Amino acid sequence: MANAQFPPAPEEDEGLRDRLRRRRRTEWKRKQRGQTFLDNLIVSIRAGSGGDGCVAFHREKFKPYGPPSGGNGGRGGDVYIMPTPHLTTLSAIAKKIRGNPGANGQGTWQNGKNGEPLVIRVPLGTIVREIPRGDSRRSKDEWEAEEESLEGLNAEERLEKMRDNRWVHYPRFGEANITRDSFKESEKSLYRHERERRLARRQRELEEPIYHDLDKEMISSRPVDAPLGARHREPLGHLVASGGSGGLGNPHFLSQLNRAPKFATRGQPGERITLALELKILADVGFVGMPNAGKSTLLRALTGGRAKSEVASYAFTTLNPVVGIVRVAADGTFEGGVKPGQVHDETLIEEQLERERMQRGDAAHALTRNQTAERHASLRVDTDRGGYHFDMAETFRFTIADNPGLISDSSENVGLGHSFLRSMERSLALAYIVDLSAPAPWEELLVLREELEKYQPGMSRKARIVIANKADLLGGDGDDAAVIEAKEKLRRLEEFVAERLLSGDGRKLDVVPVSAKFSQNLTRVVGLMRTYVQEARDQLMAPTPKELDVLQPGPPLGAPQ
Ligand SMILES: Nc1nc2c(ncn2[C@@H]2O[C@H](COP(=O)(O)OP(=O)(O)OP(=O)(O)O)[C@@H](O)[C@H]2O)c(=O)[nH]1
Ligand SMILES: [Mg+2]
Repeated sequence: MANAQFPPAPEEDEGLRDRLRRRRRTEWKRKQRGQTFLDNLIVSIRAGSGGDGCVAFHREKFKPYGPPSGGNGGRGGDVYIMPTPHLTTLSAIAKKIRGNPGANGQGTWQNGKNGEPLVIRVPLGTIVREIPRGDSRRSKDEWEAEEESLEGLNAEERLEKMRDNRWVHYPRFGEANITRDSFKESEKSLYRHERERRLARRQRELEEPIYHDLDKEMISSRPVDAPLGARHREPLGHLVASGGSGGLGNPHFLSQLNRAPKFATRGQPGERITLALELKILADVGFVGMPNAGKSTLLRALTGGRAKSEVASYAFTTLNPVVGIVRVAADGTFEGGVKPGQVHDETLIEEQLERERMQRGDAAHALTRNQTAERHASLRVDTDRGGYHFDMAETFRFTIADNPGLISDSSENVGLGHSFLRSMERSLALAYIVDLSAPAPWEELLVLREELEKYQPGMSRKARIVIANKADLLGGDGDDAAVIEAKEKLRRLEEFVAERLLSGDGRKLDVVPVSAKFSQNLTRVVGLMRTYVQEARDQLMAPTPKELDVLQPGPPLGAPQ
């Protein structure tokens, strides 16, 4: 029997397979040397094309020759780009984006509907650049695309195809139209307009290429006392590609010479733009540490398990930066930090426990979301939403970023490379995470600082705190010798930090022993981080000396100089 040789995989095998799969992924990522961090993306965008104009004539009883009545086409939808704090990676953004087309015009003067605008949502901290002409990553613009489709045709065929792309004819009048002078005139003027548009576009590309540093959320600026029913639009973001104009219906071509124009124009194609997106994550505090120091565990502990970052006992578990939000109450407690007995273990172990819990049927009698909603129907608030109970308590929030492990030479792109360091350039503060159970945790610190400096001189000055993790592993079972040894180790670490590491303003770095896994001493960490973030934010808000000059009253008019 074939099956006897390969028995069906039991639970353990499944775990093993999972582990292997994850390891393979890590290895693959390491081989890429960090080139596959999703912090850069090229997107080619086509705004919606305009709808075609219509050729029609009005028909009515006793009116054999009604006037031309074709409606205009609708405008193609514009494409906007808008930062949102709800995204933290570029992974959800499509590489090709098409705007909504405008609808075609119809008879009896019915104009086509305009295409709805399309909003590309990108994470806060994204930098948007237009890729210039001549760059190989740029995709073709609308004229180059047409040029390409005409390749290999002779002059006559080209002309015919170009006409096809631009004109709509009344059935069976195509041939007759193009010989008419009035058509030729219109065609000439259409090409002239097109050349002007093309020129203006090139000029715009050269003089003001699209560039946006999307580091602020765009909030609707509706005044709170606006009258009811006042017209109001939510912000769409920054316009990056405008939709094509709609085609003109045949009434537009009515003239003394041509009383019954039998042609209309097609809609123009939407703008085609290629943008390079670069993500510089905007986290207030960035974690820096060797692989396996417990950065991901700490992120989960500080966010009450809400930020999902993978945790495992091998190096380079984390492959991309992950951002989490820390919510702090007035008394210094933080969301998720209050649950007693919660352990943040390795992801696989947690998944296994969860699976067992489900199989045991522990959640079988729990109310479903709909049932609980019914219970709270009078309140009509989603009280089951994660974090709801903390909404009232929250007085401050900041974001933290878990990063892949840093190893020596990583700024030369060994290991996972330095790509993610770029995402930390804009953090307000950095936190070193070291493994206190390692024989000499202080040595790690020098390597980490070195790496930061190698990547960008001065970057290590943002470091404000050393978090000595895995403190639970020290002190043995509480016997005196081990406890004394642990205290001695911590003291050495503190001494080392005091002597060798200083932050940007010459202050000592704080040293805090914690256990991320068992959520110990984290309130202290949160409190300290909060002060760093607050200070840095205040500094950002403070007026610059130049602004202060403006604020100061000048000498009174007519006073001697
Ligand atoms: N005993 C103990 N173990 C911990 C603690 N924090 C983390 N660990 C364990 O340390 C191992 C590594 O944790 P991670 O959070 O994945 O470490 P990391 O720094 O994110 O590692 P990379 O993503 O590879 O850089 C896991 O097995 C954790 O369970 C702690 O406070 N105490
Ligand atoms: Mg990690």
